[in-house]
Amino acid sequence: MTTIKIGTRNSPLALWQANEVAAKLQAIGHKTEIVPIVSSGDKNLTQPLYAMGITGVFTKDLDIALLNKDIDIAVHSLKDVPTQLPTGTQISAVLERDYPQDVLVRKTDAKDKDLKDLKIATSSLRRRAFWSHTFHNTEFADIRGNVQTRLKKLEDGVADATLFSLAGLKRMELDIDFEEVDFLLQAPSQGVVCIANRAEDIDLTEVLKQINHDATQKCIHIEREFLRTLEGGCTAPIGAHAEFIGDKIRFQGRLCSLDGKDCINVDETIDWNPEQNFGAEIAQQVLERGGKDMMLLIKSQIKL
Ligand SMILES: NCc1[nH]cc(CCC(=O)O)c1CC(=O)O
Repeated sequence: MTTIKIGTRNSPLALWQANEVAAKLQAIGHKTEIVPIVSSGDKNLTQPLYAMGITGVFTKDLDIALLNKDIDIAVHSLKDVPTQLPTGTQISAVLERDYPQDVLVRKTDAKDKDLKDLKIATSSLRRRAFWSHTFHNTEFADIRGNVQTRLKKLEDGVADATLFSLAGLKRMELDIDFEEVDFLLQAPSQGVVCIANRAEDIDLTEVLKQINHDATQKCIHIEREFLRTLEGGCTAPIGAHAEFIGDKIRFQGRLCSLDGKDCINVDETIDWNPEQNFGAEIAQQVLERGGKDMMLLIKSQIKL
């Protein structure tokens, strides 16, 4: 049997995710090899993502390696994968989502401050806008890099606190205090590891389907269709979360202006119906409720 070459970025988080996929493939009898690929997202840490003017900054180099056949599969954090996939590639499996939410981590000497008084280090448009919606006069600082780098920058004094995906923190097994921030709806497909491969590799696609987590896949389908329909290729403050509650799916979605002042929210519980593109339908409603103008304004403000 041939060995499956698993392409990954070489950050600690990405390697953890690639090893998780390797373990799942080995458990069903396949040989694997981890192939770390250096991505431009690692090298260009001086600018916020939106200012780099490109989508897929974290995934671009793995996409190239996949299409070059240097690797057989690419393991990504799905929230970093643009809704428009490179031609000839597909997402054939997702792993079960463990932690969907964002959490707050404070600098040691900012433990007693009120949430409203915290200076927050985050370069995410979504986190800034959603945080500002709740706490109007918040000051922000830019911060880039992996989880470990960001924690170091926080203790160095860049701000009082920062926001992380809990999935990322848990995977790094860092023993640090965090607070739940329920008002901060997470990014579409946050906390989900996905596996991309070449569409022409039919046998490998069948193998990957065996490790796919069906309920997670249904939820991220809705979240990503919501994102795809809203964004039109533009990075914006968009949150989405779908989860099974019994045999129903609860979907929460949010689009905010960059300053967080205007927000459109949706919260609906539905039956799963493979014939219905629920994510796209609900996004269409958001667009009609003023979302279209909001997206045009956001696009002009971040000058893509
Ligand atoms: N954009 C960076 C990124 N991409 C994926 C994760 C963590 C894993 C995940 O949430 O899926 C993170 C870190 C973070 O947002 O704190």
